[in-house]
Order: sequence, then C-alpha cells, then structure tokens
Amino acid sequence: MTTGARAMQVLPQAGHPRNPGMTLDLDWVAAVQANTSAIERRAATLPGRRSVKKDHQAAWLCKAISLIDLTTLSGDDTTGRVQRLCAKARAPVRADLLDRLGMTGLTVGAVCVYHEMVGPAVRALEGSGIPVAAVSTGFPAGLSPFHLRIAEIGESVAAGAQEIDIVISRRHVLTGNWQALYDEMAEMRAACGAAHVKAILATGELGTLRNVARASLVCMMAGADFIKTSTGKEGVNATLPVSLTMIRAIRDYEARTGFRVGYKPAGGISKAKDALVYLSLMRDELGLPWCQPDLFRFGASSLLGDIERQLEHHVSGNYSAGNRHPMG
Ligand SMILES: O=C[C@H](O)COP(=O)(O)O
Repeated sequence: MTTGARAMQVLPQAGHPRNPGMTLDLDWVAAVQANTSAIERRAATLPGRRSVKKDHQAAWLCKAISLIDLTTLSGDDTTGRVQRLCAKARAPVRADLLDRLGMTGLTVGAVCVYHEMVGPAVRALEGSGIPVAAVSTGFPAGLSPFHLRIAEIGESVAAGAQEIDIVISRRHVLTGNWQALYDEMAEMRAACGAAHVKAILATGELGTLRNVARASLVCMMAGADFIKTSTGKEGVNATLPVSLTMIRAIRDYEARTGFRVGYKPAGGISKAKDALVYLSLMRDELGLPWCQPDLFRFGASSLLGDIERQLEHHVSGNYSAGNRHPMG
C-alpha cells in the first residue's frame, strides 16, 4: 500500500470536498480590507460571552481534546519523548475520569512533530487512526532554499506524515508580492499530494490585520486545506483579533467558491477556558461543521494538561496539581 493510499484511509473522513484552489484573483485580494478597531472591539467581547457550564462544559472540553494537534517542537525532542506524547494522544484523559464522564474512544486530532520524529510517531500511533502532522519547509522561519523546502515535504510524506504544516515566506506578504506567495503555496500543496496541507501564516510577523486577511485568501486560492496562525515561535502567536480576521476570510472564501477551508490557531493556547472561547467563536462565525477535526484544530503543547485538570475538577470537585497530567 502506498503512503498516499494509507493517508486517504486514515485521515478523518471529511464531509466536504477538498479545497482545489483557484486562479489567483488579484482584484479580489486588493479589495480585501480589515477594520482593525471593529475587529478588536468584537474580539474583546468574546471571553465574557462564554456560557457553557457543567455537563455541557465537560462535553465541550472533550470535544476540544479531539481537536488538538498535540505538539512537541523542541530542539531536544527525543524518540522517547515522542513515544510518550503518542501514548498520551491515544489516551488523552485518565481512564477513571473518562469512565465517570461516560466517554469512550477519545483521542486527540493529530500529533505534530518535526520531520526527524515523523517515523517514531507513525510507529507509536500505528492502528490508532491518529494522523501525524509534520512541520515543514524550513520551519519556523521558512528561509531555507526553496528546492529544499519542497524536498522536505516529500520526505515527510514518504515517512508517513498525513498532514504537512508549511510556513509561508512572510516577505511576500510584507512586500505585497501576492503572485510569489500564491506560486509558493501552490507548489507546496502539489508536493503534499494526498497529505493535507496547513498554511502557517506567522501572523505575528505580518504587520497588519489587512495583511493577515489577504495572506489567508491567497493561501486558500492556492489550495490550502487549513490556514494556521503561527508556528508558536513568533513573539505574538494566536490571538482573537487575528482569529476573527482569518475565520471571516474562510467564510468569504466558502461563500465565493463553495469550498470549506479549516482553521488552526496555534501558539500560546494553554488554558481550557481559552479553548472554549475559540470553540464558541467557531460555532458563532462558521457553524458546527467547523467544530470537527477535519475543519478545526488547536496547535498546542500544553492545553491538554489543563483540560484534563478541569475534567478532573468536574468529576471530583477537586483540582489536581498540573504535574499529575504530564504530556511526554
Ligand atoms: O503548532 C503548535 C505550536 O507550536 C504549539 O505552541 P505552544 O507550545 O505555545 O502550545
């Protein structure tokens, strides 16, 4: 069986056709604006609007777990750490807690690693149905020679990665070179083959929300399956104003083309209450289809531990120490 065929079988079944992309429409790109003060005002109201409580809250927290790309992206990653992370991905919540919640079969959405760790992660997750996502294309800066960035995608797919998180060249956005961004993204998408591609915009380095909106649109036009905020390594990572901007770009793209693109906020999302805010934002702006793993992921290394802690509080009334919920 080829890697591509295996990827098609294992990926969560999408209830929608994959975004094929379209010809670059520079008039549409130029027409895109972002009203920063209105977006910031709306974003500021979101944390206060969270209303799910008790059993509903526990159910939404379990939903959030199923949407996590459980991530380790450290220079000191080892096979052992990745194996422990994969064990956590298979069984993200202690069995006694799950029993008391009446939940079975809960896993995270994917495990996200550097290329060198793709093989160990694929082996550790065998039979689980959990895909491995590889960060690629000279992550996090994306400044290695272009042919090497393309080759890196091919190697990660050959090693068994079913999802590829690429980084865009920020300079193409900062100089308004939309053709270059489109061409780069289209070539990366082609290199991914059957593996799904998440385009990391590194929004903390794009200067303005208008640039974020335009870069989102160009990446979707070039065939991105997901758009993702950040590598987790920028000074500013996922924020609510950036999320509103990207989510509305996804909504406009679907309205104009009929194709659904997924969203992945990443970097600095570490609290259960933040996860609930993101989910209510997705539900309000895009609807329930965007609360499923084929259209939404959290890129997070430590969110799961806090969610597990909150679930323990839900069933026992007590908070345990964070170190009782180790990740790797
Ligand atoms: O893509 C995922 C991010 O690198 C994770 O960031 P985090 O460690 O701040 O959760």
